[in-house]
Amino acid sequence: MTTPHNHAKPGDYAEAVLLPGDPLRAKWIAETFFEAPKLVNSVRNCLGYTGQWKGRPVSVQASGMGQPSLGIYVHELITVYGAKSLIRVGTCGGLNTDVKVRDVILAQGASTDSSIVKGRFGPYNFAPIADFGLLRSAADKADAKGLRFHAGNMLSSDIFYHENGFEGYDALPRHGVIGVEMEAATLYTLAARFGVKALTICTMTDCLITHEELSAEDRQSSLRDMVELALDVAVDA
Ligand SMILES: O=P(O)(O)O[C@H]1O[C@H](CO)[C@@H](O)[C@H]1O
Ligand SMILES: O=c1cc[nH]c(=O)[nH]1
Repeated sequence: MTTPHNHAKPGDYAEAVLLPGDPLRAKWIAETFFEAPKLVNSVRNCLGYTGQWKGRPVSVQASGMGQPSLGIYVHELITVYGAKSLIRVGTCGGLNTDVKVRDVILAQGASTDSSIVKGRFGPYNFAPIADFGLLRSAADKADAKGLRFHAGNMLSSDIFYHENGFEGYDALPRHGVIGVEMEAATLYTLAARFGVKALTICTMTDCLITHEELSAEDRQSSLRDMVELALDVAVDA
């Protein structure tokens, strides 16, 4: 085993890696979109695959849920496996009624309640941001594909079941935060720390204001556009 969480060998991952939270989404992405997918990691069933998209190498590695879990996989992908472009492909909740279920959010920045990010910066409030080149590429490609998308500030929360529901997010929606997920801030912070590129792309699956949500069956199919967009961005990075 190369790390406690990954038995892939150095060289098994491409430089561009997609990061879904869900291991079964990683399997679905590899089996649905990759040419010649090869399983490279199955430790803890947190699956990782390498293959090709449009003839170019790409990998997918499940991150698990939350910043502690994503932090482990991303740290190892960068420092052990040489990942250079990391693109999270996630689901998120909506904090703004202009964002409709199935819309794609490009997380330009990632606000957070996590002590994992705060703890690194002493008195400073670090602003975790996406790589501008990946963000621009994703916005251009989403435009060309005619996707409904929004670029803006995401919340990466350590809490899924907020005690006070939408009200628990307090001033954030009033300051332009449009969605909530659980990983982007640590992805962006680690990418900054190690000088690599990162972007988070999410599909909005449940609106915390209107309570509109995608059914479990609709989720997978509604993620196709986001995954194809992320793959196009990844292999161009
Ligand atoms: O669908 P994924 O990528 O797992 O992302 C979202 O879904 C999980 C919570 O249900 C968290 O990981 C959150 O960030
Ligand atoms: O983290 C998440 C993901 C989807 N929906 C939410 O409300 N939160």
